[in-house]
Amino acid sequence: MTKIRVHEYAKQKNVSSKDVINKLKEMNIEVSNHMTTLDDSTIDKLNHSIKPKTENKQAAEATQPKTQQSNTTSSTVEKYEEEANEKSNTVNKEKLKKKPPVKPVAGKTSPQGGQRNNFNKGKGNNFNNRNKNNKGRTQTQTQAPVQKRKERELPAKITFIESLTVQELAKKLHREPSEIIKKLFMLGVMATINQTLDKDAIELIAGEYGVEVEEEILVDLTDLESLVTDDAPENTIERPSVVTIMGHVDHGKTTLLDSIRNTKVTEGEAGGITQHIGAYQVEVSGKKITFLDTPGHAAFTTMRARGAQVTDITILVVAADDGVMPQTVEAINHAKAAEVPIIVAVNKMDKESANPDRVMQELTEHGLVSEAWGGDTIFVPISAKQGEGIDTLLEMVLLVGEVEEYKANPERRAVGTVIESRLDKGRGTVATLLVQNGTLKIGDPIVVGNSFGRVRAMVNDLGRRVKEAGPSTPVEITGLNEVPDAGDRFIVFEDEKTARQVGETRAQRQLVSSRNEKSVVTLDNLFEQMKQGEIKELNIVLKADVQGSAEAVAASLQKIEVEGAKVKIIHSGVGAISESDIILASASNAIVIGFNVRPDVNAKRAAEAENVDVRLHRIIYKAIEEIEAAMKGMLDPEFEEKVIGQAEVRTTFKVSKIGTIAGSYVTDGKITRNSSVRLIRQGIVIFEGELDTLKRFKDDVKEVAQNYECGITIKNFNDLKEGDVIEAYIMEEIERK
Ligand SMILES: Nc1nc2c(ncn2[C@@H]2O[C@H](COP(=O)(O)OP(=O)(O)OP(=O)(O)O)[C@@H](O)[C@H]2O)c(=O)[nH]1
Repeated sequence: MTKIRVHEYAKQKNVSSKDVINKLKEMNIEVSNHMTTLDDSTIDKLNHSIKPKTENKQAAEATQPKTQQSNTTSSTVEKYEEEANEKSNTVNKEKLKKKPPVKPVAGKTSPQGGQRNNFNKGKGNNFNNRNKNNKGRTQTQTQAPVQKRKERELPAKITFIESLTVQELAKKLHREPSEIIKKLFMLGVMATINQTLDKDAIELIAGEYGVEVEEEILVDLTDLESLVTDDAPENTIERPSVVTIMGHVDHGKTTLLDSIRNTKVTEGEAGGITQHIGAYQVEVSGKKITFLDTPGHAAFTTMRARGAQVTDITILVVAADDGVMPQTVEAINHAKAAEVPIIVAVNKMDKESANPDRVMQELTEHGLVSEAWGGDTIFVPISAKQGEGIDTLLEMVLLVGEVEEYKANPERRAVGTVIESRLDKGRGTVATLLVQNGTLKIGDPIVVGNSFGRVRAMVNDLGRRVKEAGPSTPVEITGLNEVPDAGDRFIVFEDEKTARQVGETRAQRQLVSSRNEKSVVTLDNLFEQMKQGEIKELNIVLKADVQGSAEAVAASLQKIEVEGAKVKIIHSGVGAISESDIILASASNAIVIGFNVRPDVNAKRAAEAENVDVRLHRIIYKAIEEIEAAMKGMLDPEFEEKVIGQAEVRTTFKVSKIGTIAGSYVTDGKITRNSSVRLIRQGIVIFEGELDTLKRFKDDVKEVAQNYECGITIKNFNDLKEGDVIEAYIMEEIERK
């Protein structure tokens, strides 16, 4: 085994250790420094990518792993490797000169000039290494007059996404796959028609034909964050600062917000009736400041938890008569974590017991040192109640804003964050958006969190209709298909179709991912969850045997209202309860009601796995009663139906006096003599009643277990058919939780 260190290798090759280390990094081989020892395989790889600066054949050979040195011509690949090792750069260049001119490959990411050198990079798989090894050989081989047959013209350019198979590449190049395979073989790669070629390989092969290659990079439109591009500095202008007021309970956050709003908003806006939309803007010395109107750090934290950083500056309100309290400290920590500058408003200065020095002292312990004491935190004494010090406070906000230079580009399509949202009876979904960059306009196609729509109407914080909202402006919009959450990001798309697609895909993903998070609703725990305010709507997935009954059950269910909580049918359909019904129910925390239908096998399994409550009924009023009782917390199924088994009807015999005997096979569980049965045909309940006789051969038996055959007759029912499923169930007493 040849063991040498990086620097020794570098010396042999007459290159710098740094070059060797960089090369290794390109090949994803971790080395800590120039003293790292290299093993044979690494040396081997290096030998193929690092050529000595001067001809130093001996040195190169010295670092060849022994296996290769002693090799003769046992395999094509090794032979090529030898050749490659023996040829110096000069020889290759000469060969290159002899080569017919090759059109440059203007790949998006790597022009052909660089591709050969890069060909070995990173992946370290045999495929790539081999190619690199055979560089010299390739170029000789490809000079051979390849095409004698009439062939379709080569395309000028091909595109690909991520990778192509040999077959796909051949098709794109209008060549036979065998030809591509041959070319790959020349490069030392034994490829099959279905082999996947990476970008480098595609470029190399296409390069052989002089065909340009372009890699198409797919942008995931549903990843809203990834769509937000940076603005060139020359396109940005100053924007208003966005301020959040935080502090301990009763220290005066709301009073301060009101005070700022009352003194500033109405100035120059005669008659403007301020409207609470979750944020407002004031104008100070000709400049605007945006305040988030939700005091406390809950909102701040919620938004941050969702990755939305909306606040630029925090005003920390500390009552001068109370000093630093637990929530003051929490607020400081939140602001610090978000790296948001803090301005301290020492409030209630009008009070006799006010002790601003104490506040300053206490805050010092939390890293907020006032300028007066040599620190860099701005402290402003105020009385929110009497409106004193407010102007100074706002001046300070402007000052911090100027220093921090908050900027945005009003010319781009808007992006921002949801501040508040709700469902309005008359207007539908209403959301307050804070435009953080760009300008939001009426009619803009928009994706907001997992909802989408077009901006139908916009109202500002003064209740006025506006057509546009620039950076740092809060506006209330309507026109979304669903209510988004506070902290959700929004982004305007160029066209409505894309917005819809992105919105729908995001909503779908959300459904799937939320599946496991929520606590599951069952009728048994429904009342508890309603009491705790966790449920205002009982989601139901409804399946019925015919459309008419689905509609009838839905209509009756929707009439149920118990203390403000209502039923919401999120899906209704005809046919057996399927796995996808269960998944939907699970995702939306719904209960499944089957009316004259049963779950199929997969649905049953899914319902168990997902803990979805499936209720099966045959009589409308019983279904209604059950749901209503559950919502009232009066559910009393002391007995619950328990399915004990299923049998499949394989054949039928008609016997006079007895009726139809179903020759059946127990597919699941067991069938007992005393069980009730239901006859299911293609997922639909045909009949429900009692089992009459249960026989094995000629004998009456008490039960028949899974995988056994039996003869079954059902009381008062003879319409048994091959393929029917007989479901046996018993009523079992259940313990109430
Ligand atoms: N004397 C005096 N009282 C004030 C001042 N600012 C607020 N208050 C009073 O302090 C009490 C609490 O004020 P809020 O503005 O409700 O305090 P908050 O921080 O919003 O309280 P929470 O919303 O409960 O967290 C109210 O009774 C206010 O009138 C002030 O500058 N001087």
